[in-house]
Amino acid sequence: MIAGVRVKVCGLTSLVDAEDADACGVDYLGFNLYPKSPRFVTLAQYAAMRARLPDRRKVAVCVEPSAAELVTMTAAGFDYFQIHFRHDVPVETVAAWAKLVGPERLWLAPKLPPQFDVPAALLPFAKGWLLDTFQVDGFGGSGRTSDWAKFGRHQAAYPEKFWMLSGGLSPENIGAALRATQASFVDVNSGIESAPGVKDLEKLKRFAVQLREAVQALK
Ligand SMILES: O=C(O)c1ccccc1NCC(=O)[C@H](O)[C@H](O)COP(=O)(O)O
Repeated sequence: MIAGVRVKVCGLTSLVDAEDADACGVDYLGFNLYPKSPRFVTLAQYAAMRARLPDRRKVAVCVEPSAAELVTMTAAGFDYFQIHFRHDVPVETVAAWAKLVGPERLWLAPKLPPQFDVPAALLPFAKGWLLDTFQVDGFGGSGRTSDWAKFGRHQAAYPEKFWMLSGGLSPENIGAALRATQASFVDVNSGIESAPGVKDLEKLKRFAVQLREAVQALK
């Protein structure tokens, strides 16, 4: 944790970036298994790194996986499974993901158009919920901030879940984001990169400093 806030760095593609994240106190290391992402790593690439990765929780990030794909991911040694999906996928599909990995290890990231909230019927299927920026043509890594008011509403309404604030977070806005949402779990990605999939240690350090200062000021 950094100043009591859980942090996930997403889109890691190298050991050195994972080690930097670890050294900064990041809790969760996210690896993107979605082939269309510029941060895509194959399961073979992940397997080659696995034994030398820091002792932090590993998160498989994917988009609407088939049952077979999810089973393959579970065999690769991830702790959590972050699934991005269109908000109107059939409930049976979400139930099948939950059955395969278990609600405790499932983080759902619904792609919510502005006027939609997380469907209440889906809540029992996952302990973790990642609210990211809505994009018509994509699922994540937009670099644009999300709807912080919507995040705050969900976090207040369902405190028994983990709510992860995601979308466009950076050293420049993490303070404002924490003041606006009181998030206790944040996800950072392109805001600490020098290029897609390449993390920038100086940006990550500044992110941690700004996060610490914001938490201190909120006390
Ligand atoms: O990062 C991607 O390229 C991506 C692509 C497709 C699905 C998910 C993806 N990332 C998942 C994450 O958890 C990101 O951290 C999240 O979308 C926020 O990204 P950013 O706006 O760059 O901070």
